Amino acid sequence: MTTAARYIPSSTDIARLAKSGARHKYDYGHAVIVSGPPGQGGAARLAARGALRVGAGLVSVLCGADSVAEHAARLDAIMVKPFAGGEDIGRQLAGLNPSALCIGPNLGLTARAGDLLDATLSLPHPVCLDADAITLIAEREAPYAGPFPAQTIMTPHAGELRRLIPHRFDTTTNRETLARMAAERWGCVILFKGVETIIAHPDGRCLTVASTAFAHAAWLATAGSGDVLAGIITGLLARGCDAMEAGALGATLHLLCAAECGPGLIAEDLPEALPAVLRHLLSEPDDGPAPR
Ligand SMILES: NC(=O)C1=CN([C@@H]2O[C@H](COP(=O)(O)OP(=O)(O)OC[C@H]3O[C@@H](n4cnc5c(N)ncnc54)[C@H](O)[C@@H]3O)[C@@H](O)[C@H]2O)[C@@H](O)CC1
Ligand SMILES: Nc1ncnc2c1ncn2[C@@H]1O[C@H](COP(=O)(O)OP(=O)(O)O)[C@@H](O)[C@H]1O
Repeated sequence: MTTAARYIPSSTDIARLAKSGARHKYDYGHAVIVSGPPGQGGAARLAARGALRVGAGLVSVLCGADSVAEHAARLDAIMVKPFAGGEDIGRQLAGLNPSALCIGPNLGLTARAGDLLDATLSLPHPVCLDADAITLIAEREAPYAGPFPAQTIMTPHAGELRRLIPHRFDTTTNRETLARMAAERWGCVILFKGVETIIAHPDGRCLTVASTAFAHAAWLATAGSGDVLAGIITGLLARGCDAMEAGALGATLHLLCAAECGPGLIAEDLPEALPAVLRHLLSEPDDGPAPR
């Protein structure tokens, strides 16, 4: 049975995306994206770009010292922050003063990745758990004891959701029911990705974002598009949205970016489509720069 409400952003939701007046970058939050190992940082960069384009005031990629050259060669506005070996990673993360964190895109499934995940979850900050972070949480020998930070959102695709609730997944076919079960099991917001994206809260709230309402949504079936979504959600968390709002609004913006890009889109295009999407949503004239 489907009881979730179809999410349509309200004027208040859209107004949250604006930047105006005398506020400065720190007022829009600091999104920190935890990177995977050297040579595998592309997914973190895609997420970072999504977070920056959706309006986080600052975005940093946290990486090992051996990944700095790779990231620095590809990032300008996004800061590259190496963590020092030997020092407590949680303290180093806290020292960055994050407003929200994202961990998982191409993080890997190594012991080192597990340490980074533990350090991230030791902080109270809002966090988006994607990709390998979800797999680690689901499949580690010592199950995660939780609770997660208050504003935690996990963003599984079907393969990852199966790992989170394996027994339920094999006996239940309704996607909304599965998302609700995972939210209840893990005690955090679950954003179950797919043609219909379902955002379920452990308190029973549930929203859907149907891609059928958006042109060219099927072009999101491309490597890295989920990494961009994780970044958009993290940027919204950094800007002060709660996990449910960030998920629903983030999924909607992601689909609007696909509609804006059209056929041929690749993941790199999605963050670059956000200015046009935001301009339309915020109803600014797009016929050239305003007169001085
Ligand atoms: N540019 C990059 O660096 C990219 C890195 N990526 C990273 O690659 C790692 C593996 O990601 P994968 O997404 O391949 O995950 P996994 O390798 O963890 O899971 C894929 C498995 O799940 C199954 N599955 C079932 N339903 C699925 C669905 N709806 N969507 C996807 N798979 C489904 C697939 O058949 C496959 O067996 C992650 O760390 C991810 O972040 C990918 O995001 C692609 C882009
Ligand atoms: N056929 C489709 N129609 C609509 N959206 C899709 C379709 N295929 C994938 N998506 C969306 O694209 C994204 C893919 O994310 P994910 O599977 O994590 O990919 P990746 O790991 O490569 O980044 C999700 O947001 C999903 O909802």
